[in-house]
Amino acid sequence: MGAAKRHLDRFKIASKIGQARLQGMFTSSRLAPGSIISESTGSPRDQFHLLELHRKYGDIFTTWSAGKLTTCIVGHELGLRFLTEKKAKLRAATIDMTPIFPEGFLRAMEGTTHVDYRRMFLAAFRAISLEGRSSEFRAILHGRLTELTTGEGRLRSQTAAQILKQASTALMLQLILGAKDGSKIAGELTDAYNAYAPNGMHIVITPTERAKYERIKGLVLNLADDLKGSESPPSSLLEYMVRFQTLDDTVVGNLIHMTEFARYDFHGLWRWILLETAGEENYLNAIADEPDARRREVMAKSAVSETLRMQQSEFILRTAIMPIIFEGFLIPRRSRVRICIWEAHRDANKFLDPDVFKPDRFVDKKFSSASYAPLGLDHHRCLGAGWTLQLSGLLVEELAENFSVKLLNYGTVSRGHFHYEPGPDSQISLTARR
Ligand code: HEM
Repeated sequence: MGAAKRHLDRFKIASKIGQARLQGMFTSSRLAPGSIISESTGSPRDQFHLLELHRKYGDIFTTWSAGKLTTCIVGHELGLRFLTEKKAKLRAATIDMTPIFPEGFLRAMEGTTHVDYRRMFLAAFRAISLEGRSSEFRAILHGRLTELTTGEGRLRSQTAAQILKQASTALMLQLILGAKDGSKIAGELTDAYNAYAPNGMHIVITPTERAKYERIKGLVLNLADDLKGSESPPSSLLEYMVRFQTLDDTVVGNLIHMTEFARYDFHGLWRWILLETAGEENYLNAIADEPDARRREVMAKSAVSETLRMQQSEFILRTAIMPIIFEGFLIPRRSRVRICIWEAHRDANKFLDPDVFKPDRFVDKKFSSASYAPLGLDHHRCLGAGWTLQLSGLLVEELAENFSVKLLNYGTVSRGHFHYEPGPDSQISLTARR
């Protein structure tokens, strides 16, 4: 990290602390205790960095994260109380899409606009039943996983990532946009998405990205036109929206980006599932040997829930749009609030041996949202929660029943574009079961 960046960070931190002092004087409050140093200073941060600050400073502490003054809150009950009590003073910290489509992301909406669009999307998710479609989805997963059993580089972490992304892309194109795997339109959309967001979404949308978005939109509107005459029950979110005439520019924009976020998040989760279950050969064998299909599903979903707890859930991020006082501490205007989901999932009072991956942890035990909430806490809770468990459960069942999975090297966890991910040195061997 260059000296110029360090100077800039120091300047930004000093100016934010100055503003916080001023707001503190007006509100007779102060920042929560903590450590406000730039990422460019001191030792590199790892997955456990905030957990260490939490142990040192308590459930509410201040830090400097991703170039922003950030108040961290650890504990789901405390987090939910904060989100509920301060709802009117918060906005989701996410990309502003209003330059491209009118109301922007559902995640960024508030008030009646959010209520109306969320209701529309909820109805669409409810109408698209995954029931009875397991073999269709398993065929997609099976085909892609088989590619990981041969060829040069099949053990490489990056190869696994690419193949899992192909699988998640195929499934999301089918379920969200109705583009059947292997069809011409699915191929065109895959190319268009890979050009638009090759490794997750851009934070700022430039005219170049806008043009790439318009290419996807053109393809999606063609698909929508083709669906107009269809009379069978809708099999994708797009088809539902066409059928119920709720397809406006905001819905189209959200469907397009939901596909992008979902394919990205799924492939991230699936990389972790592959890595974590590879070390649990006995558990995979137990799933394969289980005669009761319902029980097999529960066991597979438990491994998914445990992977979400251990690895894929990170945080809920909000921006304070005005000064907030919470538990006596000041959260300055335009600063960030991070509800630390991952850290709370490592609480030994809530989870026995919290740092150990126990794939059966969720088999016969339910955890309330006060302990476990990988998919959101408040009115922005994940709409794809059911799909996440269902489709990832199918991935685990597919691995257990049709493949032999061996962990060659767990590797070192690394910081990816948006999330922590399996390190480039992690190695898993996948072979087809005879
Ligand atoms: C690994 C899988 C996934 C994870 C970990 C995840 C996580 C989350 C979290 C934590 C939130 C709450 C964000 C907030 O409060 O700011 C959220 C919201 C959301 N998720 Fe997911 N998600 C996943 C998969 C999906 C899928 C597959 C879809 C759709 C196909 C989806 C659609 C959404 C939408 C639309 C919202 C915003 C809802 C609203 O604002 O009302 N997610 N997700």
